[in-house]
Amino acid sequence: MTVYNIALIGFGGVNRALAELIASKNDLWARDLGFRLNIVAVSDLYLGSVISPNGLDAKTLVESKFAKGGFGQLSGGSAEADNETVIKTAPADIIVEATFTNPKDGEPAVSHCRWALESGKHVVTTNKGPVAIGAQVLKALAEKNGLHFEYEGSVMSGTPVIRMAEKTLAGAELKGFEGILNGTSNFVLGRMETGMDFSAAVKEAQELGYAEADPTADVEGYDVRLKVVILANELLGANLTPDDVSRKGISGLTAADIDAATKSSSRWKLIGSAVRNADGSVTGSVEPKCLPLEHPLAAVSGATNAVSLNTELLGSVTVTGPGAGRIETAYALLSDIVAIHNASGAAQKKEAA
Ligand SMILES: NC(=O)c1ccc[n+]([C@@H]2O[C@H](COP(=O)([O-])OP(=O)(O)OC[C@H]3O[C@@H](n4cnc5c(N)ncnc54)[C@H](O)[C@@H]3O)[C@@H](O)[C@H]2O)c1
Ligand SMILES: N[C@@H](CCO)C(=O)O
Repeated sequence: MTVYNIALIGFGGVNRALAELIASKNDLWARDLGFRLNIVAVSDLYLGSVISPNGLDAKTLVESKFAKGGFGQLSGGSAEADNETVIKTAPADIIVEATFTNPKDGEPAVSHCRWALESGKHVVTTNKGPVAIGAQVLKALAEKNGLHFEYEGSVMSGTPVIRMAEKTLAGAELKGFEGILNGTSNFVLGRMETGMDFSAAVKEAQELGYAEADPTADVEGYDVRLKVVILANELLGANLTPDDVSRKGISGLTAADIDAATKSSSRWKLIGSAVRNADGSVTGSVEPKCLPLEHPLAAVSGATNAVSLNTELLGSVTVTGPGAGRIETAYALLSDIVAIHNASGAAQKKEAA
C-alpha cells in the first residue's frame, strides 16, 4: 500500500478539513484510490509547528483545542511557525500549502512552494497567490526536479475546472471564458436579494468559511482577478499579471440597485472573464453585471460558482459546482494528490514496458 507523508502549511479551515477527511476516510482511500495519507508535520502562524516522522494522529490533531503556540507542547513541536525548517526537513513527500492568499506578491506562499520543490517535495495548494503570481517559475522548477505543482482548488474549490479544461477539453480550442468565480460575493448578492444588509451577509459568509482572511478581497474583486489570471494563463496561454486585469467589486451596489434588478427580471453577478483577441493577446476583466434571468449564470446561487468555457469546436461548456467551503476545498487537495498518484503509476508502467 502506498503511503504519502504530507506536511500541512497553514492549519485553518481547509487544511483542518483535510485532516478531518484523513481521520475518517483513509481506509476508504486505501481501498478505492490505492493510497493512505500520513501527516508528518504541521506549521501554522498561530499554533506553531510540529514535525513527527512517524505521523500525527489526524483525529487528535483535529479534536485538540490548541491555544496560540499550542504545538509547542507536542513532541517535536515549537510554539513558533518555522515553515522553512518544516518544509525543508520534514520527511514529507507532499507539501500541502493552505496559508492566507496574498494578492499582491503571493508571499510567503511562493517561497513555501519554492522551498518544497527545491527539496524534492511535490506541492498541492489552494492558495491563489503562488499560482496567479508565481506559476510559471514554480511549474518550471517542478518539471526540472521531476515533481508536481498542483492547484486545482485555486479556482472553484473542488469543482474540476483546470484539469477538466486541460485534459477533457484538450483540442476543443478555448477562446475565452466568463464565470462567477467567488463564492462569498455571490452568497452576499443572494442574501441582499432577500433584504439582508451587506455587512451582515459578509459576516455570514465568513462564519461559513467562504471568505478570505480579509473579505475585502472577495467583495472588491481582487480574489476573482487572481482566478481570471490563473485561468487565462493556464487555459488561454496568456501571460497576465493581476494588474493587467481590470477590476470592480460589488461593494458599490446598493439595496436599491438589487431591488431594481429584481423588478426588471434580472440579477447582479460578479463576473470574471477573459477573451483571446484577434491579434492573439488576451484581455481579462472583473465587474458586476446585471444579467437577465434567462442567462446561464443568473441562476447560480449561494457559494456556488460556474464558468462558461467558450470553445471553437464545442461551443459553450458550463461547469457549475461549489466555489468555496472547507471540505469542498479540501477535496481539491485530495484530487491533486490523486493526480500525483495516478501520474506516478503511469510513469512506473512506462518504465516497466
Ligand atoms: N475556504 C475556502 O473556501 C477556500 C477555497 C479555495 C481556496 N482557498 C484558499 O485556501 C487557503 C486556505 O484557506 P482557509 O479557508 O483554510 O483559510 P484560513 O484563514 O481558515 O486558514 C489559513 C491558515 O493559515 C495560517 N497561516 C497564515 N499565514 C501563515 C504563514 N505564513 N505560515 C503558517 N501559517 C500561516 C493561519 O494561521 C490560518 O490558520 C487560502 O489561501 C484561501 O484563499 C480557500
Ligand atoms: N474566498 C473565496 C474562496 C475560494 O477561493 C471565495 O469566496 O470564493
